[in-house]
Amino acid sequence: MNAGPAPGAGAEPLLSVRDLHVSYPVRGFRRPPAQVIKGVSLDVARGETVGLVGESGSGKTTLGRAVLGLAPVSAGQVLFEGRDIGRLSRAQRRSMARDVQVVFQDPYSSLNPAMTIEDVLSEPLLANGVRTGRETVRELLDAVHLPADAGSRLAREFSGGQRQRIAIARALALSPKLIICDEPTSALDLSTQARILDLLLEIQQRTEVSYLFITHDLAVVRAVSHRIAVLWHGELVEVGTAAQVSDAPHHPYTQRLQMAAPVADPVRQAARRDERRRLLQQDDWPALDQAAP
Ligand SMILES: Nc1ncnc2c1ncn2[C@@H]1O[C@H](COP(=O)(O)OP(=O)(O)OP(=O)(O)O)[C@@H](O)[C@H]1O
Repeated sequence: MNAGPAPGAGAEPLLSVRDLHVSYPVRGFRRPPAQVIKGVSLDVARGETVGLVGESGSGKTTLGRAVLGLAPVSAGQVLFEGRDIGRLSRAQRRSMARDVQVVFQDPYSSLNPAMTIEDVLSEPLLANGVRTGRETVRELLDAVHLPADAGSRLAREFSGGQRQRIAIARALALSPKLIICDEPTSALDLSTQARILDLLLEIQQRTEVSYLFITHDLAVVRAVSHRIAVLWHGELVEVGTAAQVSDAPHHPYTQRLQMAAPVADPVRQAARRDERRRLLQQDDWPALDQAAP
């Protein structure tokens, strides 16, 4: 499984994050705001998957929310198709809300368990004034390899993997240009995870949708991304092709992420444990950790 050839370079990126800063206010008298994203610049081309990887709290979800216009941006810009999303007219904002969709981690809380799948899939269409019917629902179910009769059943009747397929179908309903996938496979077992990643790749080949794929798991982003960006304490410390970042990372933090990723082969796992020990004994580790705010 891999993301296939990288989309052509040179064209205007679909998404361009430029020197972005996001700060959250902190409770307490005269306490300075917490800077969560610090000067991040990142492009996503049409048809490209950029994996955004980092440990819990590194700011991945906040960056995804900033792309949706939902985070308190203190400086910098998010450009979608060349337009600054902070300066969109109401009509442009509505159009962007159709073009950028999200698939969340937890397929149990992201779908209303008491709604029929037909209603789940029709909801975004109706909210955007798009006519819908049984045929549209059937096509969406088909796109995620669920049977047509799933439409009349309730969301609670489906397994985690099936619910994530439904969530993907819902994201596809408005034919988006970009899907932000926020840990979409983290709640699933390994074989279901692989099938969902395959499905996302297949959809991309068919529709040329772009993905910003957020995860803490380097092996998962390696499988689906053209490029990987590594976020550490709100800063991008490494951006490169999926193969370069996951197989030959430059930054010590990425090396640490790579060493933490489990591998199936016990011999490789033991070699990795030794390498991790060696890295942890290096002098620059304390410096790296102290550099964090
Ligand atoms: N609404 C908020 N108000 C204040 N602080 C926030 C808010 N949302 C996130 N943060 C803080 O911003 C930092 C980054 O959080 P974020 O959820 O973006 O990280 P993450 O890398 O996605 O983590 P995880 O993988 O655990 O979801 C954390 O320290 C978090 O506490």
